[in-house]
Amino acid sequence: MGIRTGEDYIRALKSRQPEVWMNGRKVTDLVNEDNFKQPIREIAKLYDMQHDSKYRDKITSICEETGERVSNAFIVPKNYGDLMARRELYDVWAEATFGLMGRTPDFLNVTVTSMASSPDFYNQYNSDWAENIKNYYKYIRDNDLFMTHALINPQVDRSKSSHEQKDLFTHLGAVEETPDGLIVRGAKMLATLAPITDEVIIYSFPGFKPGDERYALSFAVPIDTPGLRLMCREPMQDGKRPLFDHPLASRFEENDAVLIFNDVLVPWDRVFLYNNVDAANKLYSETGLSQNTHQNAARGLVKLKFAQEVASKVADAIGVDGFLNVQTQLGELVQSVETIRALLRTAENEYTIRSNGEAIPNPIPLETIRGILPKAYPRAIEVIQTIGASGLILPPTEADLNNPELAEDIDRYYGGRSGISGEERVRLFKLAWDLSGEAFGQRLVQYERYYSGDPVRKLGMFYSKHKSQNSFDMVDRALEEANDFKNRYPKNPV
Ligand SMILES: Cc1cc2nc3c(=O)[nH]c(=O)nc-3n(C[C@H](O)[C@H](O)[C@H](O)COP(=O)(O)OP(=O)(O)OC[C@H]3O[C@@H](n4cnc5c(N)ncnc54)[C@H](O)[C@@H]3O)c2cc1C
Repeated sequence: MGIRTGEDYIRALKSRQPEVWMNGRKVTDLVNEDNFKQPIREIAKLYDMQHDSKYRDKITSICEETGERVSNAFIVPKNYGDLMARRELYDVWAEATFGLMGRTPDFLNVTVTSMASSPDFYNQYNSDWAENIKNYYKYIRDNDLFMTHALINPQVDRSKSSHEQKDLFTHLGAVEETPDGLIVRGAKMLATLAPITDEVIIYSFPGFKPGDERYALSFAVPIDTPGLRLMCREPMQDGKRPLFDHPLASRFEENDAVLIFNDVLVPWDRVFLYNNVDAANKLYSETGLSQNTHQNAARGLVKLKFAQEVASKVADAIGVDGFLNVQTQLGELVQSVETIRALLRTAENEYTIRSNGEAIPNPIPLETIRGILPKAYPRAIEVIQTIGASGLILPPTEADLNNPELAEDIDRYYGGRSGISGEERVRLFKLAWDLSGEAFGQRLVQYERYYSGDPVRKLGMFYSKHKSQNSFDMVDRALEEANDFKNRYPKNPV
């Protein structure tokens, strides 16, 4: 089939009925559900871009194996040019959504492509797993599917491992093997956009201990698989708020869901890893799975740049960007953006070729971005809040603007510096408040902190790896030289 259109995507959504719960009720008409309508439109727009002559050759390529046109996310990169073709896709889709939608289809499409490019990893444990992930990759590539993923366990008791939780199936685990497949029970989270995706893939961060074998799992199933319940969080917008008043929240809300597996059958050909703690702990580091950090970084850069531009526009609109304290805050944001941009470029320029022939960006600058963004993005939001001050919470609504009795007052008292009308400033500050104050904007902050794991443990792992791969030669040399000096000039080492 090759690349889908937005209409293809929506048709697929209409053709199935996953078990979705929101606000205490079952959602039975996904595409007309107020909270989902707008994000569906945004995702459909991305699929349509694949067919738009302006983008088509930038973000899609001809698949060598099938001769079909596929998303660049499905091309296994062999060289710098391939990596940059992927980057082009990340940039084009991130810019179309201002970086505010973290889980656009490219993210997991790339993830699965990387998993499938590491047959040696799977083969060392079980050749069926290697075959399954390869076939699965082809399936999502050839049907251009949109996926969600759930990596972490419910937050019940983080001080205990999976097998020590008070209920054996609090964490998702295998109940039994049957001729048709594995029966799995328990919960996984946090599956962003799950109700409006086609498929869900399960895998985990490392950290399994002996005794956790039944929880060491990786598989994929269609989102409407019987027994799979999607519990959505409370919506942060109801889909009915005017675009004028909520120009971002009313377009880019990504709902998140906890996935509850009530004895779900996973067919054997959809099992990629099972009952092996060692394999589950090495999956991340040995499959190139973390290739998706490249997409994360490119998207994160667009989002940070957007926040930086919003801060600058807000400051300019009310004539405060000539003050030194405001300039230093805005300058700091520009430097954050430039830091991420430079790191991304370094990661790409310093790409290497793995033993499987796959080109991968240097993971060290990418992990460094991963360490910086959870601080840089919240800081950008704090700067918007600090500079916008009361102006962020006072703007009138579209209804106020439409009332002729209020129009004159709004223009006079809500305008900005010379040349900025009341309506212009109101619109800008509403956008800034969506990003920095609304629940929608706060989720975006929480997303940047956590979307790719706990930054605290990630930084700890980053340092442990650094220590294992680096010696501290300069310190050794300084100590040796000092010793040498002492021996040579015992009395007066001048
Ligand atoms: C908006 C948003 C969207 C997300 N989307 C997805 C998604 O699409 N798919 C997905 O799989 N996940 C998603 N995530 C989840 C993300 O993977 C987790 O938030 C992240 O891994 C952290 O886990 P946690 O939230 O359970 O926090 P916890 O692990 O419960 O941590 C809570 C606190 O305790 C500390 N802590 C916990 N355990 C330890 C420990 N062992 N050592 C030291 N400190 C510890 C942490 O540092 C943290 O401060 C999303 C998260 C957010 C916020």
